[in-house]
Amino acid sequence: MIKKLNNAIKVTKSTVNGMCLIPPSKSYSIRALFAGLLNCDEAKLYNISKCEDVLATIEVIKKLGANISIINESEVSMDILISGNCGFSNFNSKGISIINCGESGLCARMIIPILGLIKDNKQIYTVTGRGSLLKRPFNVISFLKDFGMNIQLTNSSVPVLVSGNLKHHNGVIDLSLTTQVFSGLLMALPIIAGKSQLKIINKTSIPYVMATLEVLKDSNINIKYSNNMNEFEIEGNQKYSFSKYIVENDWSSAAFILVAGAIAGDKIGIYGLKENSSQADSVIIEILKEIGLDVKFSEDVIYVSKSQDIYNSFKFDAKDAPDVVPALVALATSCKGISEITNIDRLKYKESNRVESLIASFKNIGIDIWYETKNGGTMFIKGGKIKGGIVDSQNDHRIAMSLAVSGLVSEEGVIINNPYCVRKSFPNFFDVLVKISNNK
Ligand SMILES: O=C(O)C1=C[C@@H](OP(=O)(O)O)[C@@H](O)[C@H](O)C1
Ligand SMILES: C=C(OP(=O)(O)O)C(=O)O
Repeated sequence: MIKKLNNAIKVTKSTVNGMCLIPPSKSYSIRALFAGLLNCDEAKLYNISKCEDVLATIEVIKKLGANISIINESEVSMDILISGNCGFSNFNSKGISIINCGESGLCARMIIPILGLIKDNKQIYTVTGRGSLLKRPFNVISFLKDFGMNIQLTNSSVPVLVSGNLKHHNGVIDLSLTTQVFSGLLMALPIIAGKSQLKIINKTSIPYVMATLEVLKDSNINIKYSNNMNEFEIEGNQKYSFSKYIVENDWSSAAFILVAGAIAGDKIGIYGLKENSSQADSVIIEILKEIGLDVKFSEDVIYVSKSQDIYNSFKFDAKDAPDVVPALVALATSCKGISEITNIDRLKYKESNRVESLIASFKNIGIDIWYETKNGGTMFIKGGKIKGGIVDSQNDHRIAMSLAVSGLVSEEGVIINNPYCVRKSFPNFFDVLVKISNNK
């Protein structure tokens, strides 16, 4: 049962079953909106998420000259008509100084190179946000100085003062901490004059780079890259030109519901997910199958049925899919023996330090979980009974969802304080959980 308390949610032992719909991908929504901003044509963007990060991005692009009207909307998604500024070709930046990205790391890190397209290079833009964003590392944007931009950070984070014009450049880009700035750069460089040749080192989160390339291709922007994704060649003077984009539903959100189905389900069906999606977190399907779950796609629905009480443990490398880790930790508690998740050190720089948040909160509810520094940081989770207890979301949507799902198989219930941070990516998460859960 899911009980709403005062700024807390209590999740007690329940079986989940039935059908549900997952919101659109926030990663693809944000990319589609930035493409819409730079577009030279009017476009319809279908299935844009209404999560907080996307709403913050919409405010940012409106400020930068995008005209947006809503054609259709549901509780969690909307179709919009957008006319952009055609690469800031006739844009008047007068009076614009603050760019507020809310809590979205993606919006803030992508918009910074895009701001370098604005012709008035005397203007200084302050890219800022709130909450968790104020603690995220922004020294990862310093390399943009090589591309002609001036960057001034506050204590290595936002607010960031940005000025100068983006220039083409040949150089090496280190992706060890994040790919988000590189995604923004890939969207901005095709517009300016001149060719850029970039070498990538320490590759991580590569499916997210692929997502950017996918949106660029659909916007008629041409970027050449080597098969191993080590080298990129970006010709300048290109124009965004597209009239329609449809955003996929979100595998990152679906991961939590699929795990709920795996550990507490009779049978769960989720509508509208793309089967062979390039979204990083669609990898959850491989893991569910590997540990012994019955997973089936039929027409537009993915079904997961609980096939046994305890599954095989698993090993997962989080290098390319960092966001799925909180859902996997909840899953690992129902696996026999010890599951291992490697390359988790980058999770320290998300909405919370997810390594610390996951270890502290899962320990709190009775799980044996620990960390070792080897292999880019490894988390070990020993499957076992979840006792329950009171935990805090740490203002991190994925921590809140992971703990809520764990409550479904807890002996005494899990109370999550500050649960509504789920709005960052999955605004109706608790409504979906209520819909699919039955009191045992
Ligand atoms: O590009 C994107 O849409 C994202 C990239 C990933 O970040 P990193 O590139 O920092 O790993 C991911 O964690 C984030 O939630 C979304
Ligand atoms: C890290 C995340 O997002 P962002 O970096 O865009 O804030 C996330 O959604 O888990």
